[in-house]
Amino acid sequence: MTAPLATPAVVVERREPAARRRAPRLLRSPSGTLGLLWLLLIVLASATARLWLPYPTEKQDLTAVLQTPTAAHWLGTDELGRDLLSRIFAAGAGTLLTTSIAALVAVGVAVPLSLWSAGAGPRVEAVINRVTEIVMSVPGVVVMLAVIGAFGTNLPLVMAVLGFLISAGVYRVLVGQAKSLQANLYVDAARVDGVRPVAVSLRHILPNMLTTILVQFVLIFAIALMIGAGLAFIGFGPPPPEPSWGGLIGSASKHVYDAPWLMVPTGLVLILTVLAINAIADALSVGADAPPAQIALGRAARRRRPIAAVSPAPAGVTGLAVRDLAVGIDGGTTLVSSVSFDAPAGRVLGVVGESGCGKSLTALALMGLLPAGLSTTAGSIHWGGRELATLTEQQLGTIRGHEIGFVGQEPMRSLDPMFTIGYQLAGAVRRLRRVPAATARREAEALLGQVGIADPGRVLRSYPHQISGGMAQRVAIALALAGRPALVIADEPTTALDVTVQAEILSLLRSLVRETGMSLVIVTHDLGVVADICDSVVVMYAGQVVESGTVFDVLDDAQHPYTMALLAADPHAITDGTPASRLASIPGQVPQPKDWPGGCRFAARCEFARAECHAPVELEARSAGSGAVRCVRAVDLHLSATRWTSTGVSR
Ligand SMILES: Nc1ncnc2c1ncn2[C@@H]1O[C@H](COP(=O)(O)OP(=O)(O)OP(=O)(O)O)[C@@H](O)[C@H]1O
Repeated sequence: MTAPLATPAVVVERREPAARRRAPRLLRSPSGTLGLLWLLLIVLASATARLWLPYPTEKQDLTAVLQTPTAAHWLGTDELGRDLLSRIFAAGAGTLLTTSIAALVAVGVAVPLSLWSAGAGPRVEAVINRVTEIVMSVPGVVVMLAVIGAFGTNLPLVMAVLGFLISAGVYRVLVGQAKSLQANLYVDAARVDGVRPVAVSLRHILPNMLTTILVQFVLIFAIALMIGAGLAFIGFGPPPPEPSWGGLIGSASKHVYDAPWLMVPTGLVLILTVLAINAIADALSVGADAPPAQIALGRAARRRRPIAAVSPAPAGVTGLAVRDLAVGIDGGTTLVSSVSFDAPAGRVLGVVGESGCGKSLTALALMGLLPAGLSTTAGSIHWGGRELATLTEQQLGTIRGHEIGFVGQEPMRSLDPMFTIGYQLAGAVRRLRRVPAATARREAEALLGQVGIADPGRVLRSYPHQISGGMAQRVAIALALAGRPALVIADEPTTALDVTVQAEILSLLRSLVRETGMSLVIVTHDLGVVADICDSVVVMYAGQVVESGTVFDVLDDAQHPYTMALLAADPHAITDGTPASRLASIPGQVPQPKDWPGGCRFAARCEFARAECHAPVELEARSAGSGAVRCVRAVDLHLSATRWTSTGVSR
């Protein structure tokens, strides 16, 4: 068994903020940089054209018609002897401005719709999807020609209509990203902190979509530029003599045989501008994917179906009391059943088991944060005089963050990469404690001190990527403490950390429990963690509790073969005073819920299994010490002091 850990020293972060010193993504691409330079040149030259144009745009010189470049006319002249350079750049501002209407409308419609759709649940999403499908099926050219027929060649209006038609496609791109962002842990953390759905969308979803929005904007701009030029080419552009790029190409096309040069300058400017925009979009889109989605929480929680029948609150339990909790797929398989435990104030409860045993689902069910498609199907969760299993999402919202804090497995995913630690932590304090901004900032600094961070000022100013994993987990714990909860649920809080940092975080959690008197439920697959910081333990296997009791009783005198096997397979465990020469192993793996047998679920892997193990087995009081065990052979194995011996891995 691992030795108790010392209280952690205050940690000083030394990691360099390398990523923030890198050049912006656009400038890291040579083609993107060239594209940006060309676009800036065109925009600047067009915007300031009136100041530097060599000739008025309508000035005709019938002695110099259809000229190729000369010293007087650098890009040549048209059929009326008008200077091409002047006409191209005089047309630039109008062409670019009109084009941007399409991009603005497309993005302006698609962004709010995608945020709404991603956050509002499947019904709203289905309605919006159907409407956008209808818009996408409308023939855009016909609609634009109809608008021109009805309102004349009003290019801004035509571009607005084009933007609206394109918005349906942009919506389809954005809604996918918005949904995957909604599934991130930091979004769940914000919900747990009581942030309203609109604010979650604006603070956590929108900023992470900005690159995609920008890419879509420039791509639509390029498409609209070509469509606008095409319309002007066929005569639906600004009325003559006002120049436009499409109109200039249209006029040049009439002289394609006698003065082919006339097509070149405007055509080149148009093509290079479209290429530049595409290069910018390409450069921006490299690596701009949304962070990988985590388990989809939150939205499912809003649709949670509070269970009807619950057991009465157990007498004499002050903290969390869970009785016969069951979680299942809606209308299908039960994934976790009959889970019961207490987590009294000032105590630490460990929920332990291999991957797939139902630990995380149990933890998420406690907070009403089960993934979409799963719900609590039976049992009760008594907390602070209330039955959490029957509360609505709104009622749970007043408890999560305030009374119950949550620490996830991967701290980096609990932190929004777009905002500083200070912004996120102070924001959580402000929302949860309803204090002014200055107080929240001071509290945030104090919280960082409480979780052992030596230079809170600097960490508050840092972005998540500028701090190490261990530091991020301390910040995640500080976030969970922001509302001064009386219960913290930590789902494998040390899994993603290296061994030394794991020890520091465990020690920190233990000292926080001691100092604040809160209850802690810690989910882990590591009995060493249980031995280090827990007072009591629940061992889970294949969705059931197989053994429970105080840590001393269960680890010192394991009565379920699965607990014995976990102990024998733990490299830190010394079961008989001397380390064994070989580590034990557990053959096979945890069965999938569909393969659970009717009898003991561990029987197929158990070296002590007999015929009687294939009949259903209930939890019974342990024959010695506190707690319960689910094994028909428990007494028999206990009396014969049997140990798990199956080996496989050398120590
Ligand atoms: N969203 C889901 N839909 C269907 N089955 C699920 C879902 N989430 C989990 N399960 C199943 O429920 C069982 C318990 O999963 P759970 O994530 O609680 O296990 P765990 O012990 O926490 O494992 P880990 O340590 O890997 O997180 C597993 O068999 C898993 O495949």
